[in-house]
Amino acid sequence: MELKAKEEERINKINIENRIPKDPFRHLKRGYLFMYNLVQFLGFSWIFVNMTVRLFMLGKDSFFDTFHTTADMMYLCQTLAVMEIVNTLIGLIRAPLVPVLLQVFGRNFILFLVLGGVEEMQSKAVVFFVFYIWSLVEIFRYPFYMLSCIDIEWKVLTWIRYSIWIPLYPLGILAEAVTVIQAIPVFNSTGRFSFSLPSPLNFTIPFSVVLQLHLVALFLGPFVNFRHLYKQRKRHLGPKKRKAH
Ligand SMILES: CCCCCCCCCCCCC/C=C/C(=O)SCCNC(=O)CCNC(=O)[C@H](O)C(C)(C)COP(=O)(O)OP(=O)(O)OC[C@H]1O[C@@H](n2cnc3c(N)ncnc32)[C@H](O)[C@@H]1OP(=O)(O)O
Repeated sequence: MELKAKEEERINKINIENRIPKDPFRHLKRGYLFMYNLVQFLGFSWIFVNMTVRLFMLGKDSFFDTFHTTADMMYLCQTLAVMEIVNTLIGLIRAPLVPVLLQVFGRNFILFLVLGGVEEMQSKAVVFFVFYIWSLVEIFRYPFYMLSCIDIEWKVLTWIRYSIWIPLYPLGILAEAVTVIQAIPVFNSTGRFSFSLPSPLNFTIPFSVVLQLHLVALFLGPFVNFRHLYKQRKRHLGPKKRKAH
């Protein structure tokens, strides 16, 4: 009797699926997302492996030229990461916009302006910790997405994707806060990115004001992302809801 009910349920499901118009572009969308995630995975893997090998070979000396050995690849990955905002805006992925905006702009502010803007910041040891934490997270996040594009789930990878952020997000925010604090005197002395208001105001706004505002945002903004990732973690790793009978 139960077997017959299950067979009927399976046939009904197939009938319903056949009535729903399939998105003609679904394979193209999946292919694009798969390739995007693959490129990001390869990019961050290169950064992570490069930094790990140099750490074992050079020890602490590897901290100081992290930027010069990995910045080009990080620039590429973080420039591509802007596509995650587009993917969300056009509905290609079901990710909420605000966490993605905070994530992409938060990182790119540090990478392109704070580190890329002044040479003096690029040999700081803190760059090693920022880049290492960023890449350590991404070498699990992007394979998780990649497999989800082809409807494959490895439970271990899902657990890592939705758990590794718990220690690494606060550590990453701390490393970025140290970077911003170290950058304030550098931008004050160089005057880089300072903004002069036209006459009659004749007033200059130093970039260190933006850095101080970013410091505040660094301690407020991530809570949006923590809450989102916590909800996603519960959804993916929580007890599976029993089907209503
Ligand atoms: C002027 C400048 C001002 C800027 C503002 C300043 C404020 C700064 C505050 C924040 C600062 C952040 C700085 C960053 C620091 C670090 O990264 S430290 C290192 C640790 N970091 C992390 O662990 C975060 C890693 N990043 C993420 O997880 C994401 O970027 C996220 C946006 C935070 C959350 O990801 P999101 O995609 O929203 O959630 P998911 O559950 O992963 O995905 C939702 C669903 O969408 C699917 N999906 C998402 N992306 C893809 C993809 N590329 N391909 C395929 N599918 C994708 C995903 O599978 C989910 O689907 P469902 O499972 O069906 O829900």
